[in-house]
Amino acid sequence: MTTSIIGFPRLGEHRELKFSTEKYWRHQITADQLQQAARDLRLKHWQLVKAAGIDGIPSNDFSFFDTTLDTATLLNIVPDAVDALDLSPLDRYFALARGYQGDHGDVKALPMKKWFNTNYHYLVPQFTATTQVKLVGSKIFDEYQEAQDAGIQTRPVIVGPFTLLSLSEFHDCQPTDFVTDLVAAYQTIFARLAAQGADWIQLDEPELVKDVTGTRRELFKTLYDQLLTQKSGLKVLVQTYFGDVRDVYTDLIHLPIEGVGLDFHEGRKTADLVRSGFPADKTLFAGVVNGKNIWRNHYAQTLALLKTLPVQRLVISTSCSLLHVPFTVANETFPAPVKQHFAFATEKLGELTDLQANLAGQKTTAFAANQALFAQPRVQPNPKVHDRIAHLTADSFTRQPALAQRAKIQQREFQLPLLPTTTIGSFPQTRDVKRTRAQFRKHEISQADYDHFIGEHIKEWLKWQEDIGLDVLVHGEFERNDMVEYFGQHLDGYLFSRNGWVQSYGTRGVKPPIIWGDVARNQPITVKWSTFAQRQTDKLVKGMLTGPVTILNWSFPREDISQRESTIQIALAIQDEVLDLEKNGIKIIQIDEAALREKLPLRQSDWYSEYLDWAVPAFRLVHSRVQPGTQIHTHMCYSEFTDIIPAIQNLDADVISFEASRSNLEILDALQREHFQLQVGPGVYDIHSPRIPSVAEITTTIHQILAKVPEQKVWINPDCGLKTRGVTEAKASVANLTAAAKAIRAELQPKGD
Ligand SMILES: CN1c2c(nc(N)[nH]c2=O)NC[C@@H]1CNc1ccc(C(=O)N[C@@H](CCC(=O)N[C@@H](CCC(=O)N[C@@H](CCC(=O)O)C(=O)O)C(=O)O)C(=O)O)cc1
Ligand SMILES: N[C@@H](CCS)C(=O)O
Ligand SMILES: [Zn+2]
Repeated sequence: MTTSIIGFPRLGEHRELKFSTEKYWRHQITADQLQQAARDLRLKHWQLVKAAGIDGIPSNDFSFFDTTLDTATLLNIVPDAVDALDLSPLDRYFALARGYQGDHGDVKALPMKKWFNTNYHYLVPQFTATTQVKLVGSKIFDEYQEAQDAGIQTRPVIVGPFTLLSLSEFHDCQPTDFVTDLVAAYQTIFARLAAQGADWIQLDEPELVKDVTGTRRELFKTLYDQLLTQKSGLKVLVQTYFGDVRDVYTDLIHLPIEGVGLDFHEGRKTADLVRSGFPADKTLFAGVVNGKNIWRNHYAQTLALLKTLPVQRLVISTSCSLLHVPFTVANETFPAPVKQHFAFATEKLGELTDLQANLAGQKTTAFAANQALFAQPRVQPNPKVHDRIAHLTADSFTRQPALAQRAKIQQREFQLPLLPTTTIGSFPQTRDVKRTRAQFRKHEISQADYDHFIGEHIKEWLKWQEDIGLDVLVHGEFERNDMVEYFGQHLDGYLFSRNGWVQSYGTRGVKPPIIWGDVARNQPITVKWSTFAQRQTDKLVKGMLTGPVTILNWSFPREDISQRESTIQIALAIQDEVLDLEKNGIKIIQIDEAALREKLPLRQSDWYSEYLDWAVPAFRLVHSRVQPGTQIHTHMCYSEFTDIIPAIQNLDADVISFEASRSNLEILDALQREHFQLQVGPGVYDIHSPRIPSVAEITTTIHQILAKVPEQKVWINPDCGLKTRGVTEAKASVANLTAAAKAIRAELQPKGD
């Protein structure tokens, strides 16, 4: 029995990869210097995992941006327009990830989507009829060699062919067109790795935990039947995570492969599947240490589970890559009684070896300490929170009057023009803003100095919004480090780390706050800056809140109470904030539910019963008590909600804005089909890229929207907040947006009006 991990965080203990990459983008270091920084990090991580005593060490889990993009570039799945830019391989790679606008041309970035039910994003490979899948890159071989040269035998990891095809988009072609070439390319990879001395390869196939029936199951079987006809000498591990593989368990365990990786945390049926039988000649990589949350593993429970499995060859592993948790608890300053409850990536390595020792019959002190940790209740309930929840009734979740009536009242009061323009909330978090906040955090500047700084920024950006003619203004969220962490820091029941960074996309990270106990609000959170902003202008300023489902989903949740219960607690706290904003004269309040779609269960049969049946009411609870004249907006930066439009409608907000430009406005057809009633602001340009959309480009997009949505219902806004953008590009882009909206408004309004 041995130990293994699926992948390790790649940004670095102190986010070294982020800082080096961003320096390269700013032309402050060379490509060679960036490559050296990446090599240093990879080596440090392999050595750390090896020193911890882990047997199965992955390689090629490193990436400059995303491993799905790495796989696409390795296999020549690159749009012609990007190839034609004539850039170095590294710059071409970044052009795919971020778009490119410069001397070599102008291309958009690849679409970016959520990686299954996580807050990590992958880039969506684009297949066209002319795509020629073949092995053209060398990253996987280079990184294997690099580790081998350092004396470390690794197991190269690559996105498996079924997941790759399932996550990609196809234009004038279909997945089956590429099976033969794809299989040949993977076989070449196997052969080359075997020749280099590798003994295992890990094919990541999280798609297998979704519904895999009908043609999807056929595709999976075809790919693996063909792939495995040729023996390379490599042992193959098919690694799944984020759920159980109930639809294909039998297919999977009968494949001619050596290892099967299963998730025992999110895979509700995994244990039962394995108990129904597991072949003696295969190795089970049992994902028993939770790769997604930061709580210590309950050793006694895990060992009890492992002992029930009828498996002869066992590897103790994590439930998914450790990419989704921070690097180490060691740099945190939590008091010891608190800290002992946490295991970040590095500490999880120790958990794997502790479990291994105990399963081998050793009575370790770590096991005794773990038993003691779980013997005591961790927190006491907050009676006020429980009392409030006990008194909720059906009315607590229902806003009056109905949507159409509210819309009339609000339009009478606000007198907004056709196609009202707005932004999603945040403006650039410049180095100046971040540095000043860091100084405040370290007590190098006073509260008064910090407030003055934030106030001046708000005033400056309000003036700019007025100058370019936006209709509904925002204060810019300059006082916030992050839309979830900021709320966590202002709510009872939360803890937050100093350095608990987790990659969200590319070089961007988040520090998810930790829900430690019952959540409640003990003072207003956003009223100060929202009312400050409203006092500076006669135009409407939107209040800006994060919704309960998003706060829950982007925090590390408790495991001792249900997520539903935690979310209702958060909803009541945010309801208090909504009512305080309203009381203080804020007429439009946006409650962001950016993560609502992301946590939709991966299996369709679970969508409502396991999630939407409580997530939607939680949102309704937040705004159910506002006046009819208060307009509630919501925002989702992930638009793949075509299949759950009734649930989105049922949120009963007045206006919704969402990410749409990177996904070709596909959602609009569905909104039309489903007779969507809310006013909508489909994002008219992609904010994840530094390129500036022209007025003509935005005008075309608005025309596409108007072809599908009645003009009285359309708002014009970017895809998401502008916090990641530079000042110049943000201002130029939004100015183009308002210019495009005004031009179209003039076209729509009858002459003489
Ligand atoms: C909208 N999105 C969000 C998601 N998840 C969230 N939790 N929040 C989101 O907004 N998921 C989906 C999308 C896209 N995701 C992201 C994720 C992250 C960013 C982003 O801009 N991240 C920043 C870090 C933001 C932050 O926490 N800033 C802090 C700390 C800043 C910092 O690094 N300070 C330095 C000192 C700086 C100096 O001296 O110059 C330090 O502490 O050492 C803050 O501002 O206070 C990132 O850089 O990765 C965007 C979209
Ligand atoms: N109000 C937030 C939403 C991001 S999803 C922002 O603008 O950054
Ligand atoms: Zn967003």
